[in-house]
Formats: sequence, structure tokens, C-alpha cells
Amino acid sequence: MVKFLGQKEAMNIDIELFNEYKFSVDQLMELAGLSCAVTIAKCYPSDLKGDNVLVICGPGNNGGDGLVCARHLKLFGYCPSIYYPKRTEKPIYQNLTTQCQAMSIPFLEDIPNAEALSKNCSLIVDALFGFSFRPPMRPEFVSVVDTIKKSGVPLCSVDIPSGWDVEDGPPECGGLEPDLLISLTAPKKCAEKFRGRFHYLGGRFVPPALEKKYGLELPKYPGAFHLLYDEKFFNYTRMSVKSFDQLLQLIREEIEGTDTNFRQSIRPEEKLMVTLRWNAPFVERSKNMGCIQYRRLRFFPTTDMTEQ
Ligand SMILES: NC(=O)C1=CN([C@@H]2O[C@H](COP(=O)(O)OP(=O)(O)OC[C@H]3O[C@@H](n4cnc5c(N)ncnc54)[C@H](O)[C@@H]3O)[C@@H](O)[C@H]2O)[C@@H](O)CC1
Ligand SMILES: [K+]
Repeated sequence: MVKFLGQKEAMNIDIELFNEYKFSVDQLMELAGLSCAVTIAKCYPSDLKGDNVLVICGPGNNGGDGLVCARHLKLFGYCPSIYYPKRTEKPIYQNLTTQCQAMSIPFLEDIPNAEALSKNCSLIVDALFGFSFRPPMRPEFVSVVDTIKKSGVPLCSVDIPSGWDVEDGPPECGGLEPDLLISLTAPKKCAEKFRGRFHYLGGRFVPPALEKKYGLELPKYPGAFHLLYDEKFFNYTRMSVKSFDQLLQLIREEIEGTDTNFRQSIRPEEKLMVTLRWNAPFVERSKNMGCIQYRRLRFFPTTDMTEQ
């Protein structure tokens, strides 16, 4: 089952990628930002092309992912603009800023008000804070988050919905409610509270030894894809990836076959997927007294499935 990381673990993996595996920040940021742009193009395809996308960038690496994402969105035919309220002197961010300017991506002095955003903007990319955020949010950013929320514009959050506790999720006052969440490297614990339509995993750079060390159990990226977790997943199975993983964990041993010299057995993931796909049209959900009833499904759902 794919692991949802705590804050400390996410930070340690980050350090290890740099120190042990000799990645540079630019390298990882480019892959992370590219995977965000590709995901956006997949989730909000033609109707948004040429439309305005506001990318809001924070002071850290999450903001750097946003700058990379904006550059690729422009190449994909979108019209991004960037709001980058707190810049730093570090060369990496200055270089990314220059690259965006060279692509004629406008940098806004102020964030437009909620009404203007709602009228003129088709998507907001939230790259304010990532896994290093510690609540409560400093006052200078509170109005930014409020404006995003009030605008009602569909929101894509990079790695963490900004303002959420990395482990506990949204603040009591509510917080941002992204339509799309792109977890990077591995989902963080707060992603369990995500209720939007699309949840993708990007940042395909984890070496197998690191994956093993932290027990990440990342799903396999198919072929050359940058992304995981297709939005069709729920349509096909009538459950989230997380519920699928939980169910698989419960029954894995019972349905696991043995490989022989002549043939490999069908993997438990495939067996469960085929079973669910076959049953999906007959699944009837009713939320009586907080429980879900599944018709023709022989597996007992875990309580967590009520999330869907
Ligand atoms: N493997 C990885 O770990 C990778 C991480 N990347 C990105 O890097 C992010 C983490 O980047 P960073 O560690 O630079 O940190 P963040 O970008 O999460 O944020 C750090 C900044 O936020 C500020 N901040 C923290 N708490 C705040 C609060 N309560 N109010 C206002 N400001 C606050 C800090 O002062 C600092 O300037 C990830 O979430 C991800 O988006 C990617 O670029 C590539 C790979
Ligand atoms: K974010």
C-alpha cells in the first residue's frame, strides 16, 4: 500500500535525494514542475487552452515548482501569469524567474480580487507552500489564501494544499479545497483528507533503494508516463486508490498465485482490478446510518470507503 509520508520523513527523503543520490535542486524541480503542467493539461484539457491560469508561487521550493510549471504550461498553449509575492535572492529562483520572463509570462504586482479572478481566470495553481509549511500561516499570506478561496476558481495544489498542516490536513476554519492535488515524490499524510476530483502523483525520480528504505511502495508508473492515479480509476472501480490499496492489503495473500517456470501468475493488483471493474456497474451505494452497502461485491469495504 502506497505510503503517506509524515513531514519529517518527507524532509529526510528530500535531503537524501540531494546528499546520497546527488540530484540537484534544479533537476528535481524541473521534473516536479513538468509533471504538474502535464497533469493540468490532462485534467483540464481543451476548454482551458488559451485561457488564463494564475500560478501563485511561494518563497520556497514549492514556489519553484510553480515557476517551472508556469513555463511548461505556456509551452502547452495555456496563458499563465504568475503572482510571486515574496521573492528570494537565491540564484535558482532568479534563474527560474528570468526563464519565465523570457517566455513573456507576466508577473503580477498584486493578486487580482476574487471577483476579477472568478471572471477572468480558469484555473489557479497553488504553489505557495509545500511540505516545509508549519501552521499557523503568517499574516502576509492569509489574504492571498482568502482571495483564492473566495474566487471559487478551480484550484490545483502542488504537493500540499497551502495552509494545510502537512500531516493533519485542513485548518479548522476550512482552508483551501483543491479540485486537483498533485503529490510529489509520495503523498503526504494530509492527502488522506483530500476531497477533490483528481489526485495525481508526480515527480518520477525516486531511486528503488530509496523507495525500499522508506517503504514507499509507489505504484508503478506505466511506460513513459510522468503521472500516476488516473481520474478514470474511480469510475472503473467505484473507489479511491487509497481504498483500493487497503482492500488489496486485506485480501492479497488469499488471491496471490505462484509463478512457475512456464508462466507468471496474474498479479493480485490485476485480479482485484478486473473483479472491481466487472462489479462496478452493479455497485449500489447507500449511505444508511453512515455505512455503505455494496451489491454483488463480495469484499467488505473498510470504513474509509465512506469518503467516496
Ligand atoms: N523530493 C522532494 O522532496 C522535492 C520537493 N520539491 C518541492 O519542494 C517543496 C518543499 O520545499 P521547501 O522545503 O523549500 O519548503 P516550502 O516550499 O514548503 O516552504 C518553505 C517556505 O515557506 C515558509 N513558511 C513555512 N511556514 C510558514 C508559515 N506558517 N507562514 C508563512 N510562511 C511559511 C518558510 O519560511 C519558507 O520560506 C515540496 O513540497 C515540493 O513542492 C520539488 O521541487 C522537487 C522534489
Ligand atoms: K502548495
